[in-house]
Amino acid sequence: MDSLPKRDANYVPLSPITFLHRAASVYADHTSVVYGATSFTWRQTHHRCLRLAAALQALAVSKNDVVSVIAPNTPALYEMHFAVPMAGAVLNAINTRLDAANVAAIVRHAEPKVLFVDYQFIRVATDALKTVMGGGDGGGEVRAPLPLLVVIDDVDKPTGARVGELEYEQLVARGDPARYPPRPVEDEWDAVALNYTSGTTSAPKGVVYSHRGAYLNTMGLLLQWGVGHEPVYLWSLPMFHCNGWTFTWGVAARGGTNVCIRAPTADAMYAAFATHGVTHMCAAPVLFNILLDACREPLRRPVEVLTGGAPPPAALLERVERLGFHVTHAYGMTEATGVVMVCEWREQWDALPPSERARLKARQGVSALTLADADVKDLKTMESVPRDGATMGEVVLRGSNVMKGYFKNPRATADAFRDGWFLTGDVGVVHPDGYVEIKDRSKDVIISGGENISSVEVEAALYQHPAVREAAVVAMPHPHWGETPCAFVALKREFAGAGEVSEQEVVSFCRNRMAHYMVPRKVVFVDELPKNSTGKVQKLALRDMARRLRLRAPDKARPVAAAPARHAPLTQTARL
Ligand SMILES: Nc1ncnc2c1ncn2[C@@H]1O[C@H](COP(=O)(O)OP(=O)(O)OP(=O)(O)O)[C@@H](O)[C@H]1O
Repeated sequence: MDSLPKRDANYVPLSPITFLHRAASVYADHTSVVYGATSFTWRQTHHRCLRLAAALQALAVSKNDVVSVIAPNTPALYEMHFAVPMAGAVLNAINTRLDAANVAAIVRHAEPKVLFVDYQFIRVATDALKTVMGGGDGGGEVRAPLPLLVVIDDVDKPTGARVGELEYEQLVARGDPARYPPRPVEDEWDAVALNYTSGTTSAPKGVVYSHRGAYLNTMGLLLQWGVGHEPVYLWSLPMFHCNGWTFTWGVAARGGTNVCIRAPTADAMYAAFATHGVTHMCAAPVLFNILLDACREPLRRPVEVLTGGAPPPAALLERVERLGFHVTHAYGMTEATGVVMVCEWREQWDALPPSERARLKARQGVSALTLADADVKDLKTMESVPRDGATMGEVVLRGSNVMKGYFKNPRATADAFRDGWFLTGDVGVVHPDGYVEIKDRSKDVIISGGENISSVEVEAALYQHPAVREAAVVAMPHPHWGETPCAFVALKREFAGAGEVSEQEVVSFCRNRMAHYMVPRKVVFVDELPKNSTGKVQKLALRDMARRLRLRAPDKARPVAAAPARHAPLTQTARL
């Protein structure tokens, strides 16, 4: 058996680039990308990518060079997901919601050879480069070499905006694939993308993906979500977020149509449903409120939605499904090449009432097909927690979806792995049916009188209140209990300002739905919750606010021992 060697014919490095070559052959005349009045076929997209890859090589971009881009969901950003690795380089799609100082920090760290910038982001890019040049943000004495700046004008309605000497379409036009053919992937472990974490819990870190990880994650997710051939995929999720949870590559794999919109406004999304017959989209739960607020009648044809990025409260899932969105819930993180668990739907759940179905769907689910294993462990012993739906531990992962490591950060890389597992920093339980439910990020768990309170659980109850649009619960200092839950609540428009919902009412609502020690002692009404650049609630900012708040009435002490322990003590709390 061992004498049969690997050959070029039977051992080809796994790479998502192969999806584009195949799409150009199988779906050549099918629409690949639509953006405003502009559209391309897969044959055209393939040619454009070959040309751009050639142009990059002509600019001396070579293996492992970083090519950065700041752009919304446009054809250019889509094409770069293939063209940059075809040149052997590593794509770094930068979050468009970052300010110049944060972009400068990434440029300084990633040291890209080329920086592509969409015409609407010229200001932030040039300010960032000035900072890098002058070290003006106090970010360190090392001055990174400046990248070549290439502006991406609007392909549909060119504006003429320019910075530097090069423009994207010129570069595509002058690329010569005969002279510079795509650089073959030598090793599937080679880097394909560099994505910075959103910095919700700590300073952003550069996560490196391999061709192999990107390929396998894409394949697994397509299968698990049940994406058939030629889907019409709406780009409501930013492509910069884990390469659009790998659907940048995935839509090519299925010969689908990418419907690109610059921003996921209600108008743009509903227009896309009506005009293009969208079949699939991804959406963080924060987008559901935008869809709900603008929807006047149920959709004419159902849209498959993959949600994740933050816990979707069951009540919100129920509301959005009533409109004709069919939701699949997934869990993931930058370090795991996007989605790494899916709440796989079981037929026997179909017959359950909607609220029960939503409750089951709000769980994060089972491991991605291409992952070797996912588990919840007590980090002290590295033993798996029992499948009782109550004992909390840390979610750990093992498999090809897990990142290569953090770029230029060996210490953080070493800390992220233990005993053959990647540690997610998320706290969860395993239900008797093997489905994992995330209870919190370890840094967000509230410890009251020695007991762990899952902020996600309290939020899920708050979302059941008919007036609540958004809710976030964080720890607030308490003289007796150490910490106690504090709720920040944004009301639906029809309730806001009407004075109809009082703090007392929300507290009573919670008291009827959860153990009393979990009930928020303070409810703060806000217009909107503060969110970070990927739409996640900024709990750090809320914790700061909660720290400054005072409880209105002295809280009657209850003996610590009187409260039954719902959960086993968390090992993670030591990390707080
Ligand atoms: N379906 C989900 N349910 C609950 N939480 C989720 C879900 N999907 C993602 N998350 C949360 O999002 C986290 C991953 O977020 P991401 O990788 O985008 O950046 P970040 O973790 O916010 O940034 P940083 O690591 O810098 O704080 C997960 O670890 C988890 O806490």
